[in-house]
Amino acid sequence: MRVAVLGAAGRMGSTVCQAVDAAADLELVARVDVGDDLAVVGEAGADVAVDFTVPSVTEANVHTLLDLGVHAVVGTTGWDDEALLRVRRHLDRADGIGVLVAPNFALGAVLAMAFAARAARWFESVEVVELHHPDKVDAPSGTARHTAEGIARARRAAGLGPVPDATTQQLDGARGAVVDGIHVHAVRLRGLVAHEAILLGNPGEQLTIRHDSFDRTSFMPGVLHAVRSIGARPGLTVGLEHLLDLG
Ligand SMILES: NC(=O)C1=CN([C@@H]2O[C@H](COP(=O)(O)OP(=O)(O)OC[C@H]3O[C@@H](n4cnc5c(N)ncnc54)[C@H](OP(=O)(O)O)[C@@H]3O)[C@@H](O)[C@H]2O)C=CC1
Ligand SMILES: O=C(O)C1=N[C@H](C(=O)O)C[C@H](O)C1
Repeated sequence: MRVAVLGAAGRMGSTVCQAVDAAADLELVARVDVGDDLAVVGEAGADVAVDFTVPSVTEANVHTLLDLGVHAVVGTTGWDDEALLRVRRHLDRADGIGVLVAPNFALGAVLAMAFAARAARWFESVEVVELHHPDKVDAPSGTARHTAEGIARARRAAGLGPVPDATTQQLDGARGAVVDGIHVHAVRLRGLVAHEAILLGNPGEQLTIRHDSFDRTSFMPGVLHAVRSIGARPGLTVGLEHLLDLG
């Protein structure tokens, strides 16, 4: 399988290049970074392209890959419903091509999100805290958004109302961002890589579900699994959980 990497000079892209290089069944055929023409992906005969670029360019990259007939595995964050819908529409005209957009490829993070959604219906309160390195450009993290959306879906399905919160006076931002009714807090700290804690509260008890990525190698098994699987999954898939039988 021939693989191109977009954002190849970045923290994630360079780690993906090493992982693809080390995999006997994969061949790294193009490293693309800022200023390079995406046409090289087609010229190199890539079957799959992996995108770890920046939120402002990732959607345009995916449309170009679809025009080139190349499957896409996207780890870049910053996607909203409108952008996903545009890709879905483009895919209707791109027969047999698969696109995966996944906010987190670490297997433990995907499991933490699944566990949180499973637990959500049994708790009155829930908040999400994500903690990252200070070079990250977006907040809250894509993982925290996806986590909150999964929890909100589970609470709605169980007929739960809003989380309790008596706050009427606050400094702007003190209660974090609100994603689908769930409060999400973002910490940026030198020394961190990527971490998330989901706090679930009931009278007299708390359940904390926590995941820590200490190194970017944590994302590689998920990325390689997606690269190997995406060709058999035409259309748009959002979240690695669907490729792990957890969705
Ligand atoms: N899904 C997951 O499991 C994970 C997702 N991420 C996400 O991946 C993204 C990248 O993270 P990270 O590697 O830390 O970021 P980096 O800033 O280290 O890497 C991004 C790279 O993309 C390059 N780039 C910018 N524009 C383009 C373009 N048009 N075409 C090709 N390359 C371009 C950047 O170049 P330059 O610096 O010169 O602008 C840089 O080399 C973020 O959105 C992050 O949230 C991160 C970790 C895990
Ligand atoms: O920027 C990062 O580093 C990460 N970004 C992703 C996100 O926004 O969720 C995944 C992981 O948390 C690392």
